[in-house]
Amino acid sequence: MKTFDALYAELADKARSRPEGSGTVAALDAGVHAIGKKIVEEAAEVWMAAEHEGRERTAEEVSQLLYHLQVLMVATELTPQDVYRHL
Ligand SMILES: N=c1c2ncn([C@@H]3O[C@H](COP(=O)(O)OP(=O)(O)OP(=O)(O)O)[C@@H](O)[C@H]3O)c2ncn1[C@@H]1O[C@H](COP(=O)(O)O)[C@@H](O)[C@H]1O
Repeated sequence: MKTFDALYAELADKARSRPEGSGTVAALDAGVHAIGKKIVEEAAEVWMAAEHEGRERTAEEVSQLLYHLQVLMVATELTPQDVYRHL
């Protein structure tokens, strides 16, 4: 099972090595504006799942939101530690 930190390390590595076919590399190339729009879309899907679709779908949508938040973190050079110190 993957943790938040492990996913971040994987995405940061993809940003450095830029493997072919990586959705993360494509998202980073699309830029912060596009990543931000995806975050808003995923947040709405989390909300809808929580109200109407049950725990499992909600967990899936939350995981996707976390992924897109991490892509934004990589794009803006924020590490998990930068975020954790505000928690
Ligand atoms: N955890 C995720 C993850 N969660 C969500 N997503 C992306 O977010 C999309 C989900 O959005 P939607 O459900 O709205 O689906 P969609 O509207 O059909 O998606 P799009 O058309 O917008 O791409 C998926 O299609 C993926 O593109 C993810 N993409 C990658 N990961 C993980 O990130 C790592 C690196 O992935 P790559 O960069 O692709 O190698 C791997 O461990 C992956 O498992």
